[in-house]
Amino acid sequence: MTTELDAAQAANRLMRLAKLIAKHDRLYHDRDAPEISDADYDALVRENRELEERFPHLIRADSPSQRLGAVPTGPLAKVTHARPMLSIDNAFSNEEVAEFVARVRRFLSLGPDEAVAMTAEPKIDGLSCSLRYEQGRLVLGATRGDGAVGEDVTPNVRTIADIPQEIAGAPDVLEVRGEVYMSKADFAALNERQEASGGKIFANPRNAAAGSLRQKDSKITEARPLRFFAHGWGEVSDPLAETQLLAVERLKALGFPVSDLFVKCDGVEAMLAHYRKIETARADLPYDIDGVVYKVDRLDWQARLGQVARAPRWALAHKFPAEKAETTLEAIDIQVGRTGKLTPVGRLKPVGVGGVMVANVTLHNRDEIERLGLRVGDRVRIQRAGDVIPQVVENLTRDEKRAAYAFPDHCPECGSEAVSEDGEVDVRCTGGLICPAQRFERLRHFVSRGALDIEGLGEKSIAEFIELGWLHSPADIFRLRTHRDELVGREGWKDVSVDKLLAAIEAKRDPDPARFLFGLGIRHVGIVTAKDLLRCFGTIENLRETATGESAQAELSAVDGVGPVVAEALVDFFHEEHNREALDDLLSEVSPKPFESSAKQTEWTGKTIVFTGSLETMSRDEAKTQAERLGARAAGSVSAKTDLVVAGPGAGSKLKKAEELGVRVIGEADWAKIVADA
Ligand SMILES: NC(=O)c1ccc[n+]([C@@H]2O[C@H](COP(=O)([O-])OP(=O)(O)OC[C@H]3O[C@@H](n4cnc5c(N)ncnc54)[C@H](O)[C@@H]3O)[C@@H](O)[C@H]2O)c1
Ligand SMILES: [Zn+2]
Repeated sequence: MTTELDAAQAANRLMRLAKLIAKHDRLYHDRDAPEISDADYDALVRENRELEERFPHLIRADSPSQRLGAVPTGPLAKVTHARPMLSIDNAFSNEEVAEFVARVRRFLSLGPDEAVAMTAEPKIDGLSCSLRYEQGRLVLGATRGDGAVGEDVTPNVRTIADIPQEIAGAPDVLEVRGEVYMSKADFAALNERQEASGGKIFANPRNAAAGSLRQKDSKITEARPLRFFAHGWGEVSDPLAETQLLAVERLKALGFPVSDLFVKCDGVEAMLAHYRKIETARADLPYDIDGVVYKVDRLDWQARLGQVARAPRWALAHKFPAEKAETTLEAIDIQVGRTGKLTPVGRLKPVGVGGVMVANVTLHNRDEIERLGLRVGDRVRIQRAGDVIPQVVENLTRDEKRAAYAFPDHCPECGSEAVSEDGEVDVRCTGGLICPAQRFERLRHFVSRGALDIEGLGEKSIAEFIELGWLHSPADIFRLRTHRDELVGREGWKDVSVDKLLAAIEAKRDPDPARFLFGLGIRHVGIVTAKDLLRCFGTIENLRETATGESAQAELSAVDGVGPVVAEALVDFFHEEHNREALDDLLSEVSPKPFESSAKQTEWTGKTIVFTGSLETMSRDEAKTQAERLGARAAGSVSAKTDLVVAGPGAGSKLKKAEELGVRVIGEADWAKIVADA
């Protein structure tokens, strides 16, 4: 794809690639939340490399070939590595492996009779970690970060059983480098537990290992089944050995786990044979691997070879190809995520891909189904590339005559309407207050610091109460007291702690209205927007009335600080009957205080006023602003909750309705007097 590019186009593309790859590096390494598959990522890196080979003068300082990983931005303390932690260059074919060996030989100017011994071992898919020992004691554990600066995870690595706290007979300073990883079985069990407790679901074992190690709270790390294996070293005060093989044996003798598939090879043939052996064993290994690492065995040669930019010249990662297979798409199911996102999952006629039976694929979103033209019954080509969840890469049928798949417009979990925001691909359930899929997240948010702030009602208790069937929607929190005696009998609960929790809940029966509104978890309604809304509407009831009224979208968008996106989210939320019922239920338990705006209090504060007919001395907008300044709210329609109607000439049905309901009606002049007197 690069052949037709001229230098200007290549420069352009290289700039784009640098930005794009940096973005995915951040998502993957720093945020532990990759958005594309490893195969797609590797393709970008490869394109970058090929372009740079053709246009070496265009290599950018910020090119992905010159840097690695991502600068850590999380809450963990930063550590500068005594020796940089490097990446490894990739190869995908046997030819590239042969070329690597030839390159090493050329660099070292070896004669035809001199052999280059190489080691070969699996490349475990985890995250690299550096362990520093001084006088035999573990003093520092660090992640790789951007290679120069990583994160201090010392308390966390101390919780990993594979990692010795003390070692005997080691050099005074020894930095052991290796991989922190999670076994396939532990990963599956962890995700099951996370699912049950409503916690984060991890995409793959690497992701789970990274997310578990990079925790501010080492108790979380301790609860996660992490493993470690050593494959190298950083700073050492005395050389460990003369060869890679002996150095690794020394690490093993010091008490570090090393790979039992580690061998020494005497040439390309032996390396490739070991690669094939590991590839065959791959599916049965208890952990994920994504390739085989070759290293020059002689350490004096490693030193001579040195490094280029981001990787040593003496090592190569021979990656496994992405595995593909063909099968039939038997059904498309919809899963609802914790924040209400509907994700389509393809159910397949089970098929073996690289030794693993695959029955499910993620289809990402509605657009992806359309892009692939997927219909139930289609033949599809799927790919598995280091990811546990495979993807559809091609639709082999593309039968336009059969009915297209209709993406649901209701949530399969709770039956609420499912909508997508303007211009967004994701479709979401709007039944936030009752949807079982969103229950944990909603309740957690409702009681969180910025919302109702109920002390002692943490994630663990919420998960426990959901499990017990005590919590369905926020109103149930205020009915927990009916379970007091049962709760006291449960493990981990003493009367004191139960009564303390119940008292904390009782104390929130008349919450601040903005915190309450924010706590409902309406999309895009943060605490500031909640205040803006209440400043205008005074009470949740008034807001709800407007949001369900005829001109809701227009009236809501007109509020200061509220735009069309927030307005749409409010309409969606209040439009959903399930939410309205849950809210009524909640309001039967709690009564939010009236909103106290910083504007002055008048007898009109919190009242609802309707303007109708034509006004002569002021515009309708001006009248509304005046009402808001008095702390009142201008509504578009008359109801029993209307406190005042200001009617000008030509007033019609609204005036009539006001009279029927007995609402006070005044003329424009009287209104002007009220404004002036206030
Ligand atoms: N999906 C995405 O968005 C995304 C983004 C960035 C990176 N990635 C993936 O991450 C990888 C690139 O990251 P990278 O630069 O860290 O390279 P890498 O992780 O592929 O290779 C280098 C690392 O391999 C590890 N390793 C495992 N076993 C080893 C062994 N036996 N000997 C030596 N080292 C061993 C080391 O920790 C080393 O840091 C690619 O596989 C890429 O697909 C994916
Ligand atoms: Zn739902």
